[in-house]
Amino acid sequence: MTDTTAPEIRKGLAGVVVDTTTISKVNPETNSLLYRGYPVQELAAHCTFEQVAYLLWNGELPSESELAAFVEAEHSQRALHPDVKTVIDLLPTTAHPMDVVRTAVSVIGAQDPSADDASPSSNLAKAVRLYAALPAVIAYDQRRRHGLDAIEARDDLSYAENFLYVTFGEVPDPVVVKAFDVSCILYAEHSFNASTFTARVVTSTLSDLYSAVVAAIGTLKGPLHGGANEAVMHVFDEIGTADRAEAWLEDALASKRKIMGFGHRVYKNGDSRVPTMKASLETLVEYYDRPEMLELYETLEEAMVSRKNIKPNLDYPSGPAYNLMGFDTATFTPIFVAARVTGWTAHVMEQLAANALIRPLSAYSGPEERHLA
Ligand SMILES: CC(=O)SCCNC(=O)CCNC(=O)[C@H](O)C(C)(C)COP(=O)(O)OP(=O)(O)OC[C@H]1O[C@@H](n2cnc3c(N)ncnc32)[C@H](O)[C@@H]1OP(=O)(O)O
Ligand SMILES: O=C([O-])CC(=O)C(=O)O
Repeated sequence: MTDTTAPEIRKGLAGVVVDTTTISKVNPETNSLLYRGYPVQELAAHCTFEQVAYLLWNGELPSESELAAFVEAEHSQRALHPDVKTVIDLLPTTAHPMDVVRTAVSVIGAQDPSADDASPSSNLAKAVRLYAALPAVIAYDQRRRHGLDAIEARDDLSYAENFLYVTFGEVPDPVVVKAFDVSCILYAEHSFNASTFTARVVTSTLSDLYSAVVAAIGTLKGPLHGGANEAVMHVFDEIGTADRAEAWLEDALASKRKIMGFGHRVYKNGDSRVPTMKASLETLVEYYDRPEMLELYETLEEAMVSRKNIKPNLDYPSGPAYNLMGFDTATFTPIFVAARVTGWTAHVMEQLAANALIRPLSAYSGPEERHLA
């Protein structure tokens, strides 16, 4: 007999609305994404990542003087702190870069005497500190894996230019800088995704912002979430060339593999950010003269749509784009961290402003009560 008193269980919280947010609106019906009301495509076309970060935290785009003050604060905190470098050097170069970034955020948090000050001004300062500090951490970790030293940040460069400069030792062509900046804008925020929700759960216990970001990094690492941009590149490497894509897909689906970079919990008819990132990928393919990358991309996409009617998510174009820029595959998800730290910390502040402990219920399905004797 069916138990009519049994609670409805929504596995994975699918379709459950747990709170309101003013930060972004994901609308799968119209395939749109708004940051504080602005379509992300317009922001990607007309703004820099610096302006978008400011918007996410403050609710409005900055005036010229507000932007100048914000950029100054970011520039002054770009350097790789010697203690952070020392701790990174203690980690094996075989450590996953996501583990290195997670550890670096822990160190930065432990160094901060106001880590537990949850006032909005202190939390905003912490958010800007992490946003400013992460490029140097991520770049240094990639460089040390190649036996290279850290490069000192330059404060005459934009966020994107400096990120690429401290990674590769030179500022690339503006086409590459723009594609990187666009990827950061698109990755910055996406409502109650798993890592942001994690940050909100941690914050809801009145823990500190750094702890929320450390936990969010752990959540983003998984291949069903941010780890997919790295996994997409492994798929491309495994397939090799476009002519092998269809056969590869048949085998992968037959063995019940999830195809990385495809599908989404909220968008069921395509990810609103993909056309913008794909356009950036196309500019990179042209700039680096690598048409075979786009051929593989499109062949696998067409095969997946015709076999399963499942469309790509943002990680699908981002993976090959970062590959063309010269990033190690293992660095892709840390770049997602650098961008998403803006959204995560905006949510930390929003959660605190109207906090309720996040603590759902479960339906017990273990043994009936029993006793030792
Ligand atoms: C920036 C981001 O984090 S975007 C997400 C990045 N993650 C990935 O790209 C990983 C690959 N994708 C997936 O695993 C899924 O699409 C997820 C986790 C993103 C979304 O999953 P859910 O909303 O839980 O959908 P769910 O897994 O139930 O999929 C529904 C059906 O589509 C299938 N499906 C969904 N995505 C895929 C995929 N990528 N490859 C193969 N089949 C898929 C499922 O097997 C399932 O089929 P079934 O009904 O026959 O069992
Ligand atoms: O919204 C999600 O579930 C995952 C995602 O696309 C993101 O975090 O950018």
